[in-house]
Amino acid sequence: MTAPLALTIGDPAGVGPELAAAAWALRDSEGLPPFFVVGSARVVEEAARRRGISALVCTVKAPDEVAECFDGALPVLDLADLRYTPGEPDDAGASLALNALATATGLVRSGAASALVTGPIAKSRLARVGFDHPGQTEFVAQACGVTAENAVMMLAGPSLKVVPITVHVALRLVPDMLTAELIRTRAAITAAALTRDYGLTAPRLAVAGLNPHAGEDGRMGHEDTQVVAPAVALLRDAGINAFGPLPPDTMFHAEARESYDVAICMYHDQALIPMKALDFDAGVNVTLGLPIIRTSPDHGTAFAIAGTGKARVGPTIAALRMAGECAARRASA
Ligand SMILES: NC(=O)C1=CN([C@@H]2O[C@H](COP(=O)(O)OP(=O)(O)OC[C@H]3O[C@@H](n4cnc5c(N)ncnc54)[C@H](O)[C@@H]3O)[C@@H](O)[C@H]2O)C=CC1
Ligand SMILES: NCC(=O)COP(=O)(O)O
Repeated sequence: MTAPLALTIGDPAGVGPELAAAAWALRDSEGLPPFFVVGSARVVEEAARRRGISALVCTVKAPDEVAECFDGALPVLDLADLRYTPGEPDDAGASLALNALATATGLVRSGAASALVTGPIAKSRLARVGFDHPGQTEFVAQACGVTAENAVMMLAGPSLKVVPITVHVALRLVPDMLTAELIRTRAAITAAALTRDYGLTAPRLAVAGLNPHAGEDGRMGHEDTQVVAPAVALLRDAGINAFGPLPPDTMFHAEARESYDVAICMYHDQALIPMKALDFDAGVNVTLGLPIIRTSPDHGTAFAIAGTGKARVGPTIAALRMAGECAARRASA
């Protein structure tokens, strides 16, 4: 029997707990594989009740108990008996989020769970309790023995897949961080993962320029000719179907998107703005280049709407579904 997916609760004051319950309530109509929440049974129960979901919670001690109860109740690996106060993050909640992330990562690494789906955390809140990574991506990478450089963030929705080459760094640092080798490395990991986990035999990579009009022959910056173009050449030499640098403003319209499978972007917002504009309600953040599968909904903690019932469950469902599909593909390879 396939091992279940491990879904971390994220920050308990955010929308993670209620979306876990909402996804479970739609398990049959959405055809979701069995999953369990790593977090707090009390928080999940209260979040479900507040959202009007009659979800029963069953506490499990280990993933092999999940199959028994998933049909009738939402399985939770209970790490803490916390009070549930939506929209009011505190250090105890941040500690639970961190503990849940570490525990779930360990369970997936051991094979007890088939894939990791992380609920949203607030990076600044976790930093207060000792989290010293830019995000969950780098935490999971380190736990898997993969360097941060080789753990690649991809945001995937029905309309668009994007990879930001630089991620959680100040915009003013981006030009100095970009090297042909960094672009080549991350784009090559992307191409390999699209083949291994998504079944694309020869993925097409559209590589964005950094500057307006991809530099306009050096009149608007030299990074496009001196850094991005050499990276594309290296990728092509390696047999990868990459092309660019493309002017970033004209590569995301509907017809342009038909010409590629993934857009390789130079910085966080160049990638995430078009993706979230098109696919916010079904977007998945996935980490490529790991020995395990890790996905996450594309949104954050949304503290302002936690507990109000306004948070939409689409991205959580998409993240669970994608994790299940990628795990199944690896298992059958
Ligand atoms: N995967 C993760 O762990 C992520 C965590 N974050 C963290 O989340 C915190 C808040 O970040 P923001 O930039 O405010 O992003 P956010 O995604 O939490 O919220 C942005 C806007 O989208 C709305 N929204 C978010 N999720 C929604 C949903 N499921 N349904 C309906 N509306 C939704 C929010 O109400 C808000 O108006 C930050 O601390 C950030 O670090 C942000 C992105 C991803
Ligand atoms: N903007 C994406 C984001 O914040 C998620 O980062 P991570 O925690 O998945 O590394």
